[in-house]
Amino acid sequence: MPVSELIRSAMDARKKAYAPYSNYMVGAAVLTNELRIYTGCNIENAAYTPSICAERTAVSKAVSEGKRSFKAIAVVGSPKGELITQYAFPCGVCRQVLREFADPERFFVIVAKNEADYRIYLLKELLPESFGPENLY
Ligand SMILES: O=c1ccn([C@H]2C[C@H](O)[C@@H](CO)O2)c(=O)[nH]1
Ligand SMILES: [Zn+2]
Repeated sequence: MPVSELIRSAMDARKKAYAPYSNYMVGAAVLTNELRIYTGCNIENAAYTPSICAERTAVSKAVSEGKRSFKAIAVVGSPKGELITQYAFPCGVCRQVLREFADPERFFVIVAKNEADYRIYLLKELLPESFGPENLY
């Protein structure tokens, strides 16, 4: 898995974040089973609740282009103009959206400060005992 490329893609996407209300810039890069990368940033809104996270932007771009099988996602976040000094974990809503298209025991969530400083989790660790498509029978 090209971890450093995925992290670099998330860092590039973070630069595009539209976050005038929180000032917190997030970038994400999702890797498809075919080894294609789709990136996303958070996009806030004056009405606040329509805001979307970087992870869901990336997943939406991939799914809307016909990709539904993913291996991993890299996420980076920090306030505008500041270095990335903390790991940015996907929020609960994004974990659930990732769950829709991922096997929790095989999908990796990579949170990074830079290409050399990152942690890797299985989605199952971040969203245990999850509810997914298989539960609707
Ligand atoms: O994992 C996360 C957590 C937060 N945000 C965004 C939402 C909002 O625009 C800003 C502050 O919560 O960061 C993300 O994009 N991904
Ligand atoms: Zn989120």
